[in-house]
Amino acid sequence: MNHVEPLLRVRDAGHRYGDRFGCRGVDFDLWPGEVIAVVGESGSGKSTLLGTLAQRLDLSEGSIRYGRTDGESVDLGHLGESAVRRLWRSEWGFVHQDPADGLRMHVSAGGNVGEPLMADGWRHYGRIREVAAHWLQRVEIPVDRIDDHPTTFSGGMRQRLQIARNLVISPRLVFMDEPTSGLDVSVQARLLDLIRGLVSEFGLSVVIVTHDLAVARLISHRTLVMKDGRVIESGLTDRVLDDPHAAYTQLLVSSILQG
Ligand SMILES: Nc1ncnc2c1ncn2[C@@H]1O[C@H](COP(=O)(O)OP(=O)(O)OP(=O)(O)O)[C@@H](O)[C@H]1O
Repeated sequence: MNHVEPLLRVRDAGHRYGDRFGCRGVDFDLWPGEVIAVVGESGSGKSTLLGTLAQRLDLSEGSIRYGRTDGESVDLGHLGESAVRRLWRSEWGFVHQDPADGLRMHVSAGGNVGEPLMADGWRHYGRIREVAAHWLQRVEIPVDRIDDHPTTFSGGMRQRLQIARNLVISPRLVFMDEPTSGLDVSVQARLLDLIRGLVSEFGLSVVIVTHDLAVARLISHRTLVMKDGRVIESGLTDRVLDDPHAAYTQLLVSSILQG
């Protein structure tokens, strides 16, 4: 019998800024193909948690284990830099809120998508360009824009390009930090649809930070609600949003804390 292991096993995880914790005591498992949303008002610790999971911030306490493709479970708190870089090259993606943080703005769209392949050892230029063109199509960017720089793209196109740059290496785990905020509502809806389709097609595991409960509702299976750096409620997204147990989640759902 196949024994399925979680992709991430997070136990009592915390990150400290100086003498204050940005997030603390976080426990959850992320299973293959699962999308977890992290919600909460501004300052509740969402970005700190995401940064800690993604190894951008030190783990000050607790443990985070990751089940690699090769079947080995590694302790992210003690993984060397080169092993982490390897994960970014072949297993992980990170979609930033601001596409400029995840793209090279003065490299062509095709170059932006091809670069991660080259970093992963691809050498055949024609093949790389072909795959890049394929990915532009997948994210609904006209292929005749392949040689244009993202500086000439709209906000929505830039975000879709950032997604292509992340997905081209077929990651298993993608971190997303408010990927749809800052865009017009209609652009947001289209982008969310696209993300949702790609996530389910590729069976991606995702941790997505959002302050927008509609985003959590639309794409996540489970939701973690954060307040003051702690997860104060978690469960299936529909349950958390339709029948919130914590008083804070009830306020959040009734929009009083949003905006
Ligand atoms: N670089 C930093 N140095 C010190 N404290 C920080 C730093 N970044 C965040 N914090 C603090 O950690 C706590 C959690 O912040 P965090 O940015 O993770 O919240 P958030 O929920 O992501 O908020 P937002 O939605 O506004 O991004 C807050 O009290 C914040 O002031």
